[in-house]
Amino acid sequence: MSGFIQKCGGYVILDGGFATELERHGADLNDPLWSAKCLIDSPHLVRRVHQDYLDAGANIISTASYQATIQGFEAKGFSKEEAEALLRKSVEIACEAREIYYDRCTKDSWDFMEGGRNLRRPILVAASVGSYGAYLADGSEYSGNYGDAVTLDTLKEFHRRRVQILANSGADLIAFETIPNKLEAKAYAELLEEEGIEIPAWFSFNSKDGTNVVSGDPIAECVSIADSCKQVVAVGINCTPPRYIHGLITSIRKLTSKPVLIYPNSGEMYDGQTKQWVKSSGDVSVDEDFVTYIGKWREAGASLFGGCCRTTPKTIRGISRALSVSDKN
Ligand SMILES: C[S+](C)CC[C@H](N)C(=O)O
Ligand SMILES: N[C@@H](CCS)C(=O)O
Ligand SMILES: [Zn+2]
Repeated sequence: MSGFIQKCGGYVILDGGFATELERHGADLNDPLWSAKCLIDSPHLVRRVHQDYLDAGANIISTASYQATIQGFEAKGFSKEEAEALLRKSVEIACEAREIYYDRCTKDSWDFMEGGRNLRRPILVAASVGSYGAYLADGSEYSGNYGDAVTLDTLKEFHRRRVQILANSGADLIAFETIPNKLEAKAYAELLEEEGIEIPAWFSFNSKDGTNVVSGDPIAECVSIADSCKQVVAVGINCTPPRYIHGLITSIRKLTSKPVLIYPNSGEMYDGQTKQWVKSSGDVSVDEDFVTYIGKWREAGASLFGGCCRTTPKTIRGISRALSVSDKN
């Protein structure tokens, strides 16, 4: 990852809310599969959203597989083989979007010159893996409370085949995201090891207090699992209110020398019952214009920057601009 960061000019731009942008294009995600539903009924929108984020300047785009699981597709009546094909399709669509983008850059290079940075810039495809809580489709990736019946083995068996498929799908890396507790981080680390997964991965946790991950497990214990796993090439925080990001970067930097990634959400809270985002009561001043904090977050030691739920290509353009300004200062 350090080589890739260098190739990108010292920092990497991620994409923004994937599902958010699908909804902006008219997708209805009120479904247990959430954004993964579009792999079945509107793959053209999935490709479109990837293109929107590439146009906004992303160096890494993440696939529509956050809530795509074999178990979830089977519950919809798909066979195991069809479910596996849908997982692969999430990566194929992102790779296609990258190809289309590169073709357009080559044909129309003049329009795509923006300080030289946009022209044939390095782009990776990250296969998104959402947590077990995402599959439950009740917002429990924001509590990390799976109950005592869910053990390390339950989680490993739940994710095993999906991780194998995504690792061999042509993706450049696996993005384990919105990891709500230590148990799931451990399950992922053991799976990467046991399955001999050859592509790199990042581990990204979510927090609602700036000190612990959402389950209450200390961030230090979670980062330490990521730090000891050799396949993990970056560690960070996503889908977390912007107001907690600065402190979390500082803490993570003390715990690992791996690159730190951050892609906060808008600061709103997700209500898993109504499937709606609601305004939060915290310090909204940081949340509302988080792009203005990007330079500070870079100074604090983060090197990969993007947005999560309720952020859009406009956010990513803002991040890109803020980083190029911080570069000149
Ligand atoms: C990242 S959350 C907003 C994804 C949706 C959630 N797992 C649900 O199905 O309600
Ligand atoms: N990357 C996910 C959200 C993670 S919380 C998506 O937007 O599909
Ligand atoms: Zn999110």
